[in-house]
Amino acid sequence: MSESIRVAVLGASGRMGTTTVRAVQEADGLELVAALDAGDDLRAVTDAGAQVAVDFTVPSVTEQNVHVLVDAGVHAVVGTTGWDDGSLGRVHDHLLRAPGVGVVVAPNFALGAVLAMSFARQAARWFESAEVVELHHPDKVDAPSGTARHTAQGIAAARAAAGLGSVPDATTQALDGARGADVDGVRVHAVRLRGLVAHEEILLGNTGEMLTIRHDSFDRVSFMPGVLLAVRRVVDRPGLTVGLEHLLGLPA
Ligand SMILES: NC(=O)C1=CN([C@@H]2O[C@H](COP(=O)(O)OP(=O)(O)OC[C@H]3O[C@@H](n4cnc5c(N)ncnc54)[C@H](O)[C@@H]3O)[C@@H](O)[C@H]2O)C=CC1
Ligand SMILES: O=C(O)C1=N[C@H](C(=O)O)C[C@H](O)C1
Repeated sequence: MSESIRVAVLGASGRMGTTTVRAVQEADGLELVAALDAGDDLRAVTDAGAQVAVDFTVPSVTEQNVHVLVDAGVHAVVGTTGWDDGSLGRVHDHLLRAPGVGVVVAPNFALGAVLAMSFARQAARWFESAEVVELHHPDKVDAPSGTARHTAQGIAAARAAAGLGSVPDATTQALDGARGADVDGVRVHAVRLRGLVAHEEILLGNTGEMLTIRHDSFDRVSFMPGVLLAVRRVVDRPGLTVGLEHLLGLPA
């Protein structure tokens, strides 16, 4: 029988961290060896012999955590948001000097959300207009969500590959922000509402029709199958992987 994968969780006292700790403890073939939160020394990860660390912390610390983990030869599964081309590029370059170490950064681990993004990329080329609405609990610290940003970037890339121009928009904003954020030419709107968990609507429009792709996470357990999949796969996946779609065999 193969040995269990030894797992550490960073941000273990948070909403996602507590759910992840429970999921790892209950998962076959995984062993929780460290659970750290703010103020704890990251050296506890290596002291505990962790092979994989899962990061659900805050955007301001996640990149630094990953560099420390890579230096220690610990694989990382990262759900924390706030990543951009600059931070991803630095981790990619760091991994070139750490052969065998893998890092998976995924803005969303819910299987339905990953499929929704994939469907949106597939559909994008066929529609003149595209906008993204993300809806979250009001304790979320960042906007737009990492998922909405990834979704909009995917739509924009698919539109560009198909030779589509800008989305039509004759509006002059009377108030800053009225048309949401501009992510590579795709408008992204953020709703914060008590009672919500994590939701996204992708709106695609043509004259006379609209396609709506919607995903709802009603409970944080929805992210756990994706997190556990990434933990199991990252040990054999050196280098940087951005997006769970690559582990699910979906078109990127
Ligand atoms: N990729 C995905 O599927 C998902 C990603 N997220 C993202 O995960 C992140 C965490 O979300 P929540 O759990 O809701 O936030 P939260 O605020 O409940 O938890 C964050 C935790 O990180 C801790 N923390 C802060 N600095 C730390 C440090 N230096 N070392 C260790 N722990 C530290 C905090 O004390 C807190 O316990 C956010 O960026 C969120 O957007 C959330 C849900 C799903
Ligand atoms: O903060 C959250 O809750 C979530 N954050 C991630 C994001 O910003 O995309 C994933 C999911 O939307 C929940």
